[in-house]
Amino acid sequence: MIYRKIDYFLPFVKDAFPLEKVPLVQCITNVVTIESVANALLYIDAKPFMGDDPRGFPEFFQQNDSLFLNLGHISADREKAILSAALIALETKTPDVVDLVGVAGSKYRLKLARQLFELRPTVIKGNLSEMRAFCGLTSAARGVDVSIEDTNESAINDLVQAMTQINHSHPESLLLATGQRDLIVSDGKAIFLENGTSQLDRFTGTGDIVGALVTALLGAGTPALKATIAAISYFNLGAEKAQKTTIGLANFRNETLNQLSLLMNQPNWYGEIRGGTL
Ligand SMILES: Nc1ncnc2c1ncn2[C@@H]1O[C@H](COP(=O)(O)OP(=O)(O)O)[C@@H](O)[C@H]1O
Ligand SMILES: Cc1ncsc1CCOP(=O)(O)O
Ligand SMILES: [Mg+2]
Repeated sequence: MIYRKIDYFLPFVKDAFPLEKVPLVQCITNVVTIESVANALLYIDAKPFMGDDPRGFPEFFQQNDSLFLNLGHISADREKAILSAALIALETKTPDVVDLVGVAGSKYRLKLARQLFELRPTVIKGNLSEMRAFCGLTSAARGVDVSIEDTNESAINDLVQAMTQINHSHPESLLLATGQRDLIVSDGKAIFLENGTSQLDRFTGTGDIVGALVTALLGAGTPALKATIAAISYFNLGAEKAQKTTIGLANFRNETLNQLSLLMNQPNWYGEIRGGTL
């Protein structure tokens, strides 16, 4: 693990915000956090569209700039809708992000995730526990959150190795695993990021929001690696700022979301990025 100075990250973050254009981001996402995801997109000056009915897809895909597919809330119908949207995304070259919510404890989600991966999403992401399950490693997850057992040094090393192998056979897709340390594997390169605060584990939708922010950056024309590093850093540095000025989780949540619209006005918002290469 080699820590890198800010110069290493500058090309990925310097001009990422404000977005170059206002992307229309189509989201098929879970009902738990759908409103937070829509508002987070609006706060960074993207446009959300929660269009999940396949009858609308021919029209939606003429308008959208990118697609967010989140497995957090699945039914037989939604599974069909997600697969059909992923197929159209492939055909129309619409950049898309698959969020592996819940795959660690749900075989049918894992099967769907593998089917979606064959449709070459631009980015596939989950928390460390979900990404372990996706990579075929044992996962200690219960439900949709990271399990502490999946975050120690040796678990992280195993995961990076597994992600690198998968990236080798599927080079079109960037892999992202989130948690206290975020892992990114793309084009055979492995990068880690370490910003954020432990309170991010204590409000729902943080992973979904990061997934939607990556999708918005892709929709604005940002390449996958830059979109991923910029989205995570922007969200986590905003959360670090929120932590300094708030007491209580509800206020922290509110201020973290608030920072999505504010942080980009600070010219050197990325100055405190911590991370490096693996
Ligand atoms: N303990 C932590 N310390 C710092 N940042 C964290 C921590 N847990 C999560 N994050 C950050 O919160 C965001 C969501 O990650 P995570 O909680 O892993 O996703 P999910 O909500 O899907 O489980 C990421 O940007 C990640 O870096
Ligand atoms: C609690 C819950 N249950 C099903 S989806 C969901 C939200 C998950 O959000 P995140 O992946 O951002 O933690
Ligand atoms: Mg998640």
